[in-house]
Amino acid sequence: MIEIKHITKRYGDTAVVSDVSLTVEPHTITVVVGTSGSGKTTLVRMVNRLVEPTSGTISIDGEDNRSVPDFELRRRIGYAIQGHGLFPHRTVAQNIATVPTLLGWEKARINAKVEELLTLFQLDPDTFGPRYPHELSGGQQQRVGVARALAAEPNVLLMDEPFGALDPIIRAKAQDDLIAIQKHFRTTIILVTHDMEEAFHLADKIAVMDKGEVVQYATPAEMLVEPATPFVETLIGASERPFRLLSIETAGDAVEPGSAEGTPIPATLSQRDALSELLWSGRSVLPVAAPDGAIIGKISLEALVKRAARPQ
Ligand SMILES: Nc1ncnc2c1ncn2[C@@H]1O[C@H](COP(=O)(O)OP(=O)(O)OP(=O)(O)O)[C@@H](O)[C@H]1O
Repeated sequence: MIEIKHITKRYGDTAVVSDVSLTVEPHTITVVVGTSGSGKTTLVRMVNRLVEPTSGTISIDGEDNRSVPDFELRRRIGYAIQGHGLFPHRTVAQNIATVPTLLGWEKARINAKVEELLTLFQLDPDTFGPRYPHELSGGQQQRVGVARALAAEPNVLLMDEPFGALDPIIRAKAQDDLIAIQKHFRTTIILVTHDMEEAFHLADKIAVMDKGEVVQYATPAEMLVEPATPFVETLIGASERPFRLLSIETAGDAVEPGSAEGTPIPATLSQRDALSELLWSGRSVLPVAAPDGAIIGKISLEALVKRAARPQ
């Protein structure tokens, strides 16, 4: 659990983060959104003390984050940023091994961890481990950046626009990888993004920042039903509300018993994307497939239309 209490950061007379308090529950994804310059990066960097707060406290699992030296804190907390920040003269395997090596892990344990993470991110360890970052595509580099952040098995992972530079298809894939990885390691994640679609897809809770303040901290569904301020409403986009609601859950959550004709929809697809597939296929119902390919039921246009309506 991360408890942020009355945290403020001033540069001169300007408070760029102003009296922010919020609690991030363990094993959840909290997404921080807001306009450019609203203080998102500054807030997240105060968690791993890349920025020192002017006042207030942050504790992680009950421990004040100033009670350990900052370098040690940063070895414990994963940090992934836009543009990955990989070391260019180290191989992919060496990059991922950075923090475990600093922590003095045994070689066999490090190698096993590198292999596990590369496999998890669908990068063949024998092919990609010995390569240098410039020998990878942007999307692959990004995955290695996240793998490196996870290498020392941190309880907490901070991500600042991690997928900002990726094209939409790779970005969607990276988001799904992140959800799978979060479930696997049960990491507590705070992620900064500009992209509301990404926020609704990933978040257990969303924190909206405006001019240094958190103006709403709520679940995506709560935020859709009751935006706290006109700013939040604008950020969500009124015409997007039904679609945002559908992006929160997966096709698997809307599966009904029975069979249907047509190309199966993966159960992990968001309901928004499932709706799009249904519309595009011209069908009112399609089969739904589990990750192993087995058909687990069907999904209908009618059910999705009901789910897209304003919650009562
Ligand atoms: N070291 C610094 N000295 C002075 N001002 C700073 C410093 N770092 C950040 N700021 C200011 O603090 C404000 C918040 O910056 P921050 O990077 O946290 O915003 P952000 O919401 O992450 O923005 P973006 O979405 O554009 O990345 C900005 O106005 C920025 O100019």
